[in-house]
Amino acid sequence: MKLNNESLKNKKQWKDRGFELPEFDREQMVKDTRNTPEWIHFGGGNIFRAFPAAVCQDLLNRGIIKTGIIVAEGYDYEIIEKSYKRFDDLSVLVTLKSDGQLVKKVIGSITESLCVDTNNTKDWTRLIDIFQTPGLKMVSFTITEKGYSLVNEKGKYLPDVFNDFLMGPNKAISYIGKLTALCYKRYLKNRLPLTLVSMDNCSHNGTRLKEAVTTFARVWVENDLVEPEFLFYVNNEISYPWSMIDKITPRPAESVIHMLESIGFEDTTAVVTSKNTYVASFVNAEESQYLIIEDTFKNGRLPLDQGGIIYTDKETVNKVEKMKVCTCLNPLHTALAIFGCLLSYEKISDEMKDTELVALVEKLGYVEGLPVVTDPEIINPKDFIDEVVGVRLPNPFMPDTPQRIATDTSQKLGIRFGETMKAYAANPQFHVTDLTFIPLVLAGWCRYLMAVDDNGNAFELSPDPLLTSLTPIMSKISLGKTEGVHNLLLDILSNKEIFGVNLYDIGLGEKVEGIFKELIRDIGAVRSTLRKYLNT
Ligand SMILES: NC(=O)c1ccc[n+]([C@@H]2O[C@H](COP(=O)([O-])OP(=O)(O)OC[C@H]3O[C@@H](n4cnc5c(N)ncnc54)[C@H](O)[C@@H]3O)[C@@H](O)[C@H]2O)c1
Ligand SMILES: O=P(O)(O)OC[C@@H](O)[C@@H](O)[C@H](O)[C@H](O)CO
Repeated sequence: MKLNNESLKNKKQWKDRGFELPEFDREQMVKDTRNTPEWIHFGGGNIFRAFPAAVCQDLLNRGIIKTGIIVAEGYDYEIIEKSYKRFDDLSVLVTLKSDGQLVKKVIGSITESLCVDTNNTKDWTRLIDIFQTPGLKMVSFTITEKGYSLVNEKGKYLPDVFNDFLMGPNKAISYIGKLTALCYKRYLKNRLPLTLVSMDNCSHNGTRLKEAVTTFARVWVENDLVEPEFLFYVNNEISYPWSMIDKITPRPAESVIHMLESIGFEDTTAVVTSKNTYVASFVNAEESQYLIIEDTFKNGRLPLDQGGIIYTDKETVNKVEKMKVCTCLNPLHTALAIFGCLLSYEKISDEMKDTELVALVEKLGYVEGLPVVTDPEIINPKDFIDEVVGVRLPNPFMPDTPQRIATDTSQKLGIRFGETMKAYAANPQFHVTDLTFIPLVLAGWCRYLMAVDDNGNAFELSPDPLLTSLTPIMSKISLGKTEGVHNLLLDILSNKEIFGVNLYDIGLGEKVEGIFKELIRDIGAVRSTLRKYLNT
């Protein structure tokens, strides 16, 4: 049984094997979306297919909306070929419930898949056409935190960005350059408003996106490449709501491949693209999901609230995001990623059987995080963290790995831990130097960067843009030798870009150094240091 339009005509074979199918007339829906697109999504990775695309399908099934989603990929074009076109833009969503139930759905809400590439005339022309459609309501994004950055780690514009600043919208090659060029096409055609919604895990994601797009518009105006009114347009006619998205979506997993193969599904090959995206015909994810979006839509709003997505004000999004990204979920994830790699784990749920690691996430969440969380009211923080620690992370059916979560850790520490450290430093009721478990994780990250596990064996670090500058420093340190640690760690621990704060300025630099020295004392020192600090 293959995943394509032809095979779906035989509904019985799918239903007999327990798959839920699209319940709408997909051919008609594809036509309607082609003529009057309302939603285009940038970043065709796993979370998009597991969450927004599934919500869209639900609304189509219930007749609440009539159009689907066009997916656009501007970074890793292999994704389009290998996980969309090959399967007629269909995908399978496998939901792994914590009681062991598997729900299998064929998702048919995606109508077209396009490469955002100015050299691909066919797709680029179609993208211009979509951006110029008056009824386009939402452009959404899951392009990782790196996707919004115009500069490298030294604060210098990336070469593609610099090129686009000089060349203007028609020849853009950088991600945000291409996006801004498409907005410019809309401006030229009808100046109608639009809404760009970042759904990435970065704080104030809408502002990140706005800053990136308006920087392009401003520089193009300064370089006489576009009219000055375009800058006004991107600032005033386009809105960039903040959002918080939450659904643990691991990479396509072997266990799910076996399950699908055992029921006769043939299209199970999972590939890693040359840009390191893990793709397959299917995605696997947990059941829990939250998507909260600031309600500042400029050109009408899709009724996603009827599919469980919450529209609310900016302040509430801010509170929910801080709760999830800075305190109740992502910091715990990063702690499990770092120590999971050091202690040779390959599954998050296995880590949640480890006494020290369970104690660590509980201390990070309940003891150090929760006191500085402002209750967003639409979700109770204590209930949220209870679900994370008690149900979501230990779900044995979720094939999530510390190695996936360890990807780009240098980009995430500032938001995942820096905000809490800042909150402690700013509040006279707290003493930032009382923090122990956050410094333990930060020291653990430095230990992780040595790429040697707690048994003394080398392991492969997950991709991270700062590895090229950090690993040469950490390779000068070896187990059992603590002299020179201060000088080597000084540049790293004082880097505000990484931690959101200079750790020495707030009084935590020396503490992190001290714990790091304990972690490198010998083989087994990671485990013994965890035991010491967690009193286990
Ligand atoms: N997977 C999850 O559990 C999860 C949950 C909530 C939020 N998110 C957010 O969604 C993002 C994507 O997650 P995913 O599971 O889809 O990952 P994925 O690896 O499956 O897909 C990554 C997507 O980002 C694009 N991308 C990667 N680097 C880029 C760059 N430098 N510039 C532009 N685009 C780039 C890829 O082309 C791809 O479309 C995460 O970084 C996170 O911010 C993920
Ligand atoms: O997606 P990232 O790379 O920002 O972080 C890895 C995980 O912590 C993250 O994907 C979580 O699974 C997600 O934030 C849960 O909603």
